[in-house]
Amino acid sequence: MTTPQLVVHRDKELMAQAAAARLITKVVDAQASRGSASVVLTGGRNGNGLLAALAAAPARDAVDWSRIDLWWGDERYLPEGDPERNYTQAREALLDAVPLDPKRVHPMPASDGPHGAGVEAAAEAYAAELARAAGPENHGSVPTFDVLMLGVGPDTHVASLFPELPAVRETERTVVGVHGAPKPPPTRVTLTLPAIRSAREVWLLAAGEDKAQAVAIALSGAGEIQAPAAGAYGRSRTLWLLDAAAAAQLPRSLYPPASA
Ligand SMILES: O=C(O)[C@H](O)[C@@H](O)[C@H](O)[C@H](O)COP(=O)(O)O
Repeated sequence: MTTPQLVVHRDKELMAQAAAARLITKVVDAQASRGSASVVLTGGRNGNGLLAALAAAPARDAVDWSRIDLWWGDERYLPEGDPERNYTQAREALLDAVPLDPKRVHPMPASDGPHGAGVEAAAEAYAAELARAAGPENHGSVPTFDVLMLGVGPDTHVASLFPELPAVRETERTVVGVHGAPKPPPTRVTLTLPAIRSAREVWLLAAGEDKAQAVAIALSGAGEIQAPAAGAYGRSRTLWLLDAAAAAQLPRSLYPPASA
């Protein structure tokens, strides 16, 4: 388990812009050293805010958009094109503005796709797609993600792993279906904690005073079943990207020294 590093920015706009710049650098470095990059996107206001900041970033096209694999941490199980789908919102925020290789963009299945109402079948299909992309060094489950991003809910959920629900307890499968999610819509597809923890780096994004309690709980030793964000960590780095409002309830000892 990697000890969480915290970076606190003045406000959510600066947090999104700084995180976007950080992602550009991470992707450019990965492409320079390995020829491609693998990134897992997250839904929600902070996740989409980062993508929109990236779309407007001066250094945006330092990224070779044809050599990046995009995956999702979770998806609302809705019809293709539904405005509430994370994939739809990511396309609007960034993806439609950059020259991606469509074969390297991996949205989670839609509810009107081949799997129909069976969200479990959709989850199994995505797990199989991840396994196909995994190299021998990945023990055949998921590819090595360079960066896996997660928004943090006010109840400390990440992806569609909600406190005390079955999905956060999953220890074997990499992708599962979710029913009865407290954040609408109720049916979702999500990576599990084992899949999240296979990433090199996990970045958690939290801005706004409505996240301050969740941030403090997740970083103060809570268990991952009660506080899923506490179980989200990367193999070589776990980074919490916050604004001052979301960091406001952190114990002073956890607040990084040179912060906004
Ligand atoms: O499908 C979703 O809703 C997201 O993947 C979810 O995990 C989101 O990231 C958090 O709920 C934070 O959302 P906000 O950034 O909008 O608070």
